[in-house]
Amino acid sequence: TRTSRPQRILKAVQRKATVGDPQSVITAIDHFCRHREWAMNVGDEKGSILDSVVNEVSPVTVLELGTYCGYSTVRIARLLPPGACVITLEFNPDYAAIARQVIKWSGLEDKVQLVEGASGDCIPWMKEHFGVQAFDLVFLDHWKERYLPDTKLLEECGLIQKGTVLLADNVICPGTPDYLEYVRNSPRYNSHYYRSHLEYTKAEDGLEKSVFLGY
Ligand SMILES: CCCNc1ncnc2c1ncn2[C@@H]1O[C@H](/C=C/CNC(=O)c2cc(-c3ccc(F)cc3)cc(O)c2O)[C@H](C)[C@H]1O
Ligand SMILES: [Mg+2]
Repeated sequence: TRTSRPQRILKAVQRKATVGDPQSVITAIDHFCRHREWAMNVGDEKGSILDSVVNEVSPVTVLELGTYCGYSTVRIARLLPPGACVITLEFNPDYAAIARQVIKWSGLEDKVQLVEGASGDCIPWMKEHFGVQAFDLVFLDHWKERYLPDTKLLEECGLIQKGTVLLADNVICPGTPDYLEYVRNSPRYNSHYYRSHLEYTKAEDGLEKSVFLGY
């Protein structure tokens, strides 16, 4: 096909959503992915759980691993108060370009810092480059086999401190078994599974919320 799926998602936003209205951007993407083409956005059902965790944590600094089209970036950023921001990492330049336009359309660029690069390369620079002390909330939604190594890297870099909340998508489908085993068995995390469904389907999936208890 001539265009990519993310390009068709952006088109749907530009056709259906109102500039500066994040909820209309979310609704446009969900409608397109439910009725036209499935895509791996966190979606509306798991997205509501994401919203409730963001509201509960009321984070000042959020890290998102895996921007894709920016759907969850917009969901998170729309709930942040002035002065708070989400740093989102995306290493595919084509997806990053689409996400920038989706985020711009929603009018939330002041609350978002999209960093084009791989998590393994960017995380070690977070303190020095972005002045981050520690993250209040981390949303993991990138390659599933990278959840655990990147969590360990965040710990080593001192970016996870007492009270930091990790929220992981897809812990059932496609699944992140090694990550789940780690956060559920580690004495340093308090974990809870939010049962839900794979975006836009009836298949089971869920989010795992893990609170770091400190060393
Ligand atoms: C160096 C790499 C690590 N560092 C990285 N650093 C920066 N960016 C990274 C890194 N690794 C990946 N990314 C980016 O994040 C995105 C990747 C997202 C991946 N998401 C899934 O695979 C998934 C699958 C299904 C699914 C379920 C059922 C099905 F039947 C089919 C599919 C559902 C879901 O909700 C899913 O989130 C993006 C595409 C990719 O460029
Ligand atoms: Mg996902």
